[in-house]
Amino acid sequence: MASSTASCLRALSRHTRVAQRLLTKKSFQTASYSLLARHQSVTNKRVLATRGLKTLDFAGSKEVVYERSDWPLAKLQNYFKNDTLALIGYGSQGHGQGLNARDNGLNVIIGVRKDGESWRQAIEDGWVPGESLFSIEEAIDRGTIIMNLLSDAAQSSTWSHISPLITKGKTLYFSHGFSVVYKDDTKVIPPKDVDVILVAPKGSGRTVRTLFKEGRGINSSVAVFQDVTGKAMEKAVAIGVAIGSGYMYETTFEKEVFSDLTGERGVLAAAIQGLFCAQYKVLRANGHSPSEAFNETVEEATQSLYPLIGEKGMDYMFNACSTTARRGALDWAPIFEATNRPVFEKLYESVKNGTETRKALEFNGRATYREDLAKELKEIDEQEIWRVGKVVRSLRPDYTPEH
Ligand SMILES: NC(=O)C1=CN([C@@H]2O[C@H](COP(=O)(O)OP(=O)(O)OC[C@H]3O[C@@H](n4cnc5c(N)ncnc54)[C@H](OP(=O)(O)O)[C@@H]3O)[C@@H](O)[C@H]2O)C=CC1
Ligand SMILES: CC(=O)[C@](C)(O)C(=O)O
Ligand SMILES: [Mg+2]
Ligand SMILES: [Mg+2]
Repeated sequence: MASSTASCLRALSRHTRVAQRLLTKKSFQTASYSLLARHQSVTNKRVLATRGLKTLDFAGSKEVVYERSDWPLAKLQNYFKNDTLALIGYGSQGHGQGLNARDNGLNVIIGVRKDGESWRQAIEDGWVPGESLFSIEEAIDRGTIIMNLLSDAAQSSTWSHISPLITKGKTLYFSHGFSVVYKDDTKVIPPKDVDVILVAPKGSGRTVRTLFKEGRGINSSVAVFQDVTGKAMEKAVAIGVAIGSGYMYETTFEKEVFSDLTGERGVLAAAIQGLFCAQYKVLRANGHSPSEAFNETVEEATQSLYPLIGEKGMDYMFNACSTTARRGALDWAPIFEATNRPVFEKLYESVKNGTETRKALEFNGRATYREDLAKELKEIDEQEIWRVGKVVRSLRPDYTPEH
């Protein structure tokens, strides 16, 4: 063990030296930096795997993690050689997960309602009607692993129709705990004789795809709701790798949906829009120009400071700011936390008691769900802050016109 660890460390320094030599050539600089990072991360991982460290310490809590490196492509393809992955639904996740699994060499088919928007998009992405693109019913019939990626509302409204098609021997997969956990509202009760598993990418389906194409991976959670074969967790992890996950952490269906609904209604999407608007409006009300208010609120956040948090953490971002900013950030962070914590408590309760679920089911279950959402999203697009944003983005030296 000690000698193999030592040999991995030797390999790390060898890779590092090679990459550093390349760095001296200016034209290779960017490519070489990523080469260096890739060699280092591969070699570091090998050290971990050699030690058999799959239970990691997350700031004092021990958690089991599953990594892509344990599933080389040949092993993955062999594992699924007798399977057909039938992806039902082709929204953001259907697109990302389906294309990644297809690129990984697995047998993937898509099932969506014929002649809808998703049918059109699937054809655009190279799925062929009658070969790899079918009606929902036919795809379920042909599939062994049924990946239910319809909208959460559609999972509920179609359930009575599709559940008899999910017969013994098939596997039922979700990317959200929603349908199964809120069964009193959704009426989704899986058949007793199939494995029921979940892999929930912690990011947009668009990023599931772009990270995969860059050779990177989205972090996902993984869970088992029902294990009939005794192989449910192994299968879930393998599918997680197939769809492009980098690493997976364990959860339950309930924990996944409670945290997911809280996150998207909180910091990930709703809270950030609320905070941006509040600050922008105060600056504007005090006579600041749109340029100043937008740059000081959104542009600097997304283009300069937030990427630093992603790279190396909050203290790194604070440290990259002036001592004046650091003093103010340290003083004001606890005030924002105290003010917002009760809002997050209220939000979590609204998730837990099913209020958020019932709203989503009612709204997105309407025949006009696409137009209704588009209308409200247009109102956001028309807010002064986001109209200003368009002009600011157009002034970036690397600007290319938006869609
Ligand atoms: N968006 C994301 O990035 C993430 C989503 N998830 C989860 O993944 C799952 C899929 O979400 P997402 O990819 O966003 O998809 P959407 O919520 O955007 O749903 C789109 C799909 O649902 C279909 N659909 C909607 N209504 C009906 C209906 N009445 N009958 C048949 N099909 C219908 C659409 O088909 P059509 O075009 O024909 O209307 C389309 O294929 C959900 O469980 C979601 O919570 C998990 C992680 C992140
Ligand atoms: C992208 C994601 O994970 C979300 C925000 O939870 C979702 O789209 O449902
Ligand atoms: Mg999510
Ligand atoms: Mg979500």
